[in-house]
Amino acid sequence: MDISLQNIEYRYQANTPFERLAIKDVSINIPTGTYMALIGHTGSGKSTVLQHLNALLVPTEGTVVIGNHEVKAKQKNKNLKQIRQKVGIVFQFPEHQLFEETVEKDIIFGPMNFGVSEAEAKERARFALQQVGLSQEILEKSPFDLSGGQMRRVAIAGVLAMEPDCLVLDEPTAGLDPRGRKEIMDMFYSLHKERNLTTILVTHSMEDAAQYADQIIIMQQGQVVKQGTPIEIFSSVTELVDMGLDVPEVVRFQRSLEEKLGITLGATYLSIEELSSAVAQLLRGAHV
Ligand SMILES: Nc1ncnc2c1ncn2[C@@H]1O[C@H](COP(=O)(O)OP(=O)(O)OP(=O)(O)O)[C@@H](O)[C@H]1O
Repeated sequence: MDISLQNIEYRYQANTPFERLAIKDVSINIPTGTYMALIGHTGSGKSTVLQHLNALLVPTEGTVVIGNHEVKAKQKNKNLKQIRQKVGIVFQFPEHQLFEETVEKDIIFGPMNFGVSEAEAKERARFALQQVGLSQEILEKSPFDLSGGQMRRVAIAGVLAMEPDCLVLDEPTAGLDPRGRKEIMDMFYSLHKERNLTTILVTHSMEDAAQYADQIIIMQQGQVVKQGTPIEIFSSVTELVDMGLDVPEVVRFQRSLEEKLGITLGATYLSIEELSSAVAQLLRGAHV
């Protein structure tokens, strides 16, 4: 399911004294199967863009196309429910939204609310639990008796049980330790690969953007200022630093090494393995 944002603008509390222009003239194309990372400073408009991807916000100017559905500014838009079913959002700290007595009830709540039968919703709950790496044994447990990491996975299972075509992730690893972060990010990456699931990740982690995304968009003051592959984006270190953004550790290490050795490696490497191979090759060459 392709998604495109066409020249959208969004004003919070429009036509009131508190009106605030949050994003302007934003155009983004997200073809089916893309893994896109949205990065940018706090307040640059990432969350506002994200909420247009499943019509939680309707633009005050422009058009959002989500599969066969169009959401246009200043019009009565129908079918918003269908859109919300197709695009699942995992918000920050999704476990805060758990509320049912049992894990099963929590996971089936969304699908049943959208008209799926109880029997099918229960089937979906079992499959979704498996996808997030949890055992079926917890179905009858209270979500509040689980560990923080398990609670987060249950909340994610609730989104997956809606069988979305597109998954939008808003800082999905916030508050987790490094191991928990990697496990969750690897899990989303497997879902993306196995099911060709379009994935949009809003993150402050340049490491995650570099490692998982195939396209990165940089937002600044409510506008898209740059789009490219991770290599294209992270090759312009000075530009990123000028925007107040970080670069992955491995890129920082490469630049520092090049500076100290007075060399240029000719390409940007986003993994330690690739960088060490390039340096090893260079050193071997120097010894011939
Ligand atoms: N509910 C709201 N009412 C009024 N203004 C808002 C509201 N939500 C966001 N804004 C403003 O819109 C602009 C964009 O905010 P947004 O939350 O989209 O940025 P962000 O890049 O997601 O930030 P963060 O990284 O902190 O989540 C900011 O100036 C913000 O103050």
